[in-house]
Amino acid sequence: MLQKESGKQKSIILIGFMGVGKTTIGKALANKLKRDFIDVDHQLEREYNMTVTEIFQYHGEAFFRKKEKEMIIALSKQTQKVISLGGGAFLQEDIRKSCLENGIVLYLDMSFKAWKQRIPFIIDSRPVLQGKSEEEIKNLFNERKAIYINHHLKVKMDGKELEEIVESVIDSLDLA
Ligand SMILES: Nc1ncnc2c1ncn2[C@@H]1O[C@H](COP(=O)(O)OP(=O)(O)O)[C@@H](O)[C@H]1O
Ligand SMILES: O=C(O)C1=C[C@@H](OP(=O)(O)O)[C@@H](O)[C@H](O)C1
Ligand SMILES: [Mg+2]
Repeated sequence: MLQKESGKQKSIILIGFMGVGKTTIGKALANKLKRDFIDVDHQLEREYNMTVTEIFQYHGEAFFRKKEKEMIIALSKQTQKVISLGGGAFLQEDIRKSCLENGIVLYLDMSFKAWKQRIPFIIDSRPVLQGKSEEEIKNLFNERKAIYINHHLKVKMDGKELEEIVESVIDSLDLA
């Protein structure tokens, strides 16, 4: 069926650095579009009955990455969802490939200057950031930026309110 091939059927998959707002914006976007929302980290937390921090502590990062990969590859093939990934997921080639082939990959792009304001709100729940200096975090931010270049759509986040971001995403998705 032609409709199956159309962009309207594809799931919208949010990518970007930790704390840019993938979970928050994904949920708001799903509400507005009346689609199901899936946050991969929350789904893993439910599956293991542990926080992401606890999964890192008790099972290790390699285990988390493996489970994250299995879950995202399966989810990316589903249609008409809004799916927020964890910020490190797109480093895995298999995840990138499956998301770019099957979904509409939306990159939430924020400057480091604006992002720095988020550190106090996220540091306790993001094991990857813990124990790093600001310079180390900035290097990670820039390394990851190079990976997020692989996307279909991008929204610049600096200085925008949540509602404005959701509206601009809906405009550029052209789902009508
Ligand atoms: N548009 C926004 N303006 C201000 N704070 C925000 C905005 N979006 C998210 N936040 C806050 O930033 C933090 C990280 O948001 P979250 O959606 O969890 O990001 P991510 O899923 O990309 O890690 C949370 O404390 C959240 O409340
Ligand atoms: O960037 C990363 O490596 C991670 C990002 C987190 O998700 P958010 O991007 O939603 O914070 C979460 O998956 C885990 O803490 C690892
Ligand atoms: Mg998130």
